[in-house]
Amino acid sequence: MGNVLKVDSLTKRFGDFLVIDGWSLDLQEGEKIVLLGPSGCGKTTFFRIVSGLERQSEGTVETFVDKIGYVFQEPRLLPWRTVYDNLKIVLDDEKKIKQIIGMIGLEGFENLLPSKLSGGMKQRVNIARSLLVEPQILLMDEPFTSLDLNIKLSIIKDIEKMWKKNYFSILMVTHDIKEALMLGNKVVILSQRPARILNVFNINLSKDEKNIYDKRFLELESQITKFVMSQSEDVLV
Ligand SMILES: Nc1ncnc2c1ncn2[C@@H]1O[C@H](COP(=O)(O)OP(=O)(O)OP(=O)(O)O)[C@@H](O)[C@H]1O
Repeated sequence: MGNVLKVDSLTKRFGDFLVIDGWSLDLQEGEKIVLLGPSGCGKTTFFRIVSGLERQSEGTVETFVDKIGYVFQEPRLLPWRTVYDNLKIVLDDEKKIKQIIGMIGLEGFENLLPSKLSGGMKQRVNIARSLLVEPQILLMDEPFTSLDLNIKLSIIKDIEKMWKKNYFSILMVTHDIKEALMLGNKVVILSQRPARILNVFNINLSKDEKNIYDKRFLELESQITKFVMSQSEDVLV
């Protein structure tokens, strides 16, 4: 298993304003890392640096792959195009589009315009669009924030199906511990701005334990919540 991303002592300032303070982390092939941090701690800035849209102040970020997919918080679909056509503009390959539509729960919605879709369905299209080009790294910037718990859990299960098929690496940011535990192999806890990496939890939950009522799931959720609360006077969740 090789590294797909290596971040070493990454620091980002906007003028004198320190946002990211010395982050180091490695993302391995097939690994799913979730960064858990409060609003405004620099998560989007980090993704912009990884994608090459922003330059770091100090430290290094190396990517060892050429295809990086990006799922934004808000689905950015073309409103005048159907679900199918929103996918087709990314990759004009009917077989692959049909396959992904099946895997990510969009069957029967292919010919609808985005305005006819619920928030959850729009986000499914958004994710399908990023996965269609088979990225080696998928960056997800709080993709489930405005969705109900049952919908986000169902989308995470579908992403897991895609992950089993293509074994890409995932880096997701969120402020929701349940989401982090459902998706991640590793949960990295970030502090308030200037954001530092405070702790890394390895998540070794089996398929059955990835269930919000499961005893081990609840134990880990409680352990991470306690850690986060002990680090900050502000409530994160
Ligand atoms: N181009 C910029 N110039 C100056 N300050 C910036 C710039 N981009 C971001 N910032 C500041 O850096 C901080 C981190 O922003 P960023 O968008 O990365 O946070 P975030 O963790 O993604 O926030 P949220 O969860 O609210 O989306 C914020 O205080 C923001 O105002």
